[in-house]
Amino acid sequence: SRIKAGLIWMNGQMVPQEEAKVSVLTHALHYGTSVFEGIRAYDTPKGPAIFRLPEHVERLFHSAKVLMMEIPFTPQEISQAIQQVVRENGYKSCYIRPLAWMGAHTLGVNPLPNNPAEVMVAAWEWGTYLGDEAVRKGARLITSSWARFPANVMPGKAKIGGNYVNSALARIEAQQQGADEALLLDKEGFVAEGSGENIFFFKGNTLYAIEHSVNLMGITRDSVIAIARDLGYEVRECRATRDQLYMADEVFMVGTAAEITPVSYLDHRAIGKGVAGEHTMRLRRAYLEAVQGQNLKYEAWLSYVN
Ligand SMILES: Cc1[nH+]cc(COP(=O)(O)O)c(CN[C@@H](CCC(=O)O)C(=O)O)c1O
Repeated sequence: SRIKAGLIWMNGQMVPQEEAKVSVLTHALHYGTSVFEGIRAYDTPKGPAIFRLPEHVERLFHSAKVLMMEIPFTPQEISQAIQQVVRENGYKSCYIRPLAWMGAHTLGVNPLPNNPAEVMVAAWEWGTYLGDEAVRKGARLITSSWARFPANVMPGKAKIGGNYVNSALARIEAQQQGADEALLLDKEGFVAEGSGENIFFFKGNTLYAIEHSVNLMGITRDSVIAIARDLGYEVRECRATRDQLYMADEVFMVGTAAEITPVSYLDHRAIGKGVAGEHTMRLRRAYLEAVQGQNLKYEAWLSYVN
């Protein structure tokens, strides 16, 4: 594997990456019946700290509940495991991937006989998601021909492995068209989210956050709304159409992996001046100060690893 994950926490034990294996008869491998989280740890003046750990662990258990999956560990045990993986690998800043999945007891479509689920936590050092170049130039997005699934088709508030085939198809399409990322609309054609990010846009000094609707309730989105209000911006949650994004002064997308990534083009139309927006870059700086423990106003969001 090209991923250097080192020591992995697996069902309560720390095992080297090459020993962290599952059966090919694993239910989740066949049917996408897994739940996961994307979490980041950042180096801070007081050592590595995990950003908004409780919220991520809570969402992991929410996702499991949606799938009627039994995770045989408490939220506290999972939180401890996450901190242990960062500490024992000696990472300063890294991306952390907890995963719980339906094992290899049966291969009928109904996953429930595979409870209790198996659980692992892996972490690896991961730089800026779309690359520093994309951040400065802003990412180029195209609207995907794949729509975000309606709420009665897939539970988009849960991070379920199977949900990400929708994201994968959109991401393949975008990158094959030379774009950095895909924008997905909902079934009525309103803006939903990116394949792995929530969407914001500025019109003048007002910041608009796309309402939750069918989208994942992003933790970064929640953090950015709080930081923007602290910086004095008016923030509104709204439903928006793709041409509202075309006419916006700035557009950006947020997520644990993506952090705050400016969008400079959507469907080959320049957003504003066709480069990262000024308010966006100001928000990005404030966000990175918060996650790196340089603004102690947000220290409650940090879980120090040591
Ligand atoms: C569909 C989707 N929408 C919004 C977000 C932003 O959520 P949050 O991280 O809580 O702010 C993510 C996170 N995507 C994760 C997985 C990315 C990937 O697998 O690649 C992430 O950003 O870690 C999504 O997958």
